[in-house]
Amino acid sequence: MAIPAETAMTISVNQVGKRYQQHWVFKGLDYTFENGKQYAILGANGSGKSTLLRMLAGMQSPNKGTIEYNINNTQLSTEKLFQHVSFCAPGMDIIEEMSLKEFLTFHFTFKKILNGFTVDKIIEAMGLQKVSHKFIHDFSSGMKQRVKLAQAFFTQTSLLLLDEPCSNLDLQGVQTYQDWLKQYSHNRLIIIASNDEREYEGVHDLISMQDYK
Ligand SMILES: Nc1ncnc2c1ncn2[C@@H]1O[C@H](COP(=O)(O)OP(=O)(O)OP(=O)(O)O)[C@@H](O)[C@H]1O
Repeated sequence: MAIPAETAMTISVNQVGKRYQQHWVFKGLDYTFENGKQYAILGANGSGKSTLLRMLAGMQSPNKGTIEYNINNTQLSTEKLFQHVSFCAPGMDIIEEMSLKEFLTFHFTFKKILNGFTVDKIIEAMGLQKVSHKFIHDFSSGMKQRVKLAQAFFTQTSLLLLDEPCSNLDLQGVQTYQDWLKQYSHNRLIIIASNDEREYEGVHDLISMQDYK
């Protein structure tokens, strides 16, 4: 159930800065994210955690500096990054006009399912077997969050980017998230943007956005 070692991802962030209009959100960020490790990006509201995560996902560009992706020591272009990244964030939409089973089946027609899993096994891991044929738009916000997390964790990608992963989750949902973080992190680079300790318990390195003002 692990990510193959040959897809090991490393990210080098070199003197990166981001501004909106004239306001620099952060600057001078130098960091190397290594395969197989977990990182948490911490900071006050508005400090730029989500912005940094979107940049690492290739969804936004830095105004200063560069971000380089390496797979197995070969540089990866941002165009090819998509197939290696799973991204889960509060503002991210999922297709709600599908049942849970239809949605996951559709998703895995264009992204590879994690080794050892099937759509039914994922639904079981989420604890949502009873609602697998219900439309996602009828799910509670916590159930939708489980769907987003499952979509990220159970896709065979080397880079997992999680923004506020426990949003809307109840205690059992938080426990499930923490279990997945332990179980499905092997050979993966995981970066979590968070203000909630439960989301980053036991991660290797903490990055404070306050250091890059
Ligand atoms: N598209 C945008 N246009 C202009 N300003 C933006 C845009 N997106 C974010 N910002 C600003 O950039 C700053 C950082 O926002 P960001 O959402 O990255 O912070 P955050 O640390 O994730 O905050 P929170 O903890 O509240 O989620 C904020 O001041 C925000 O208003």
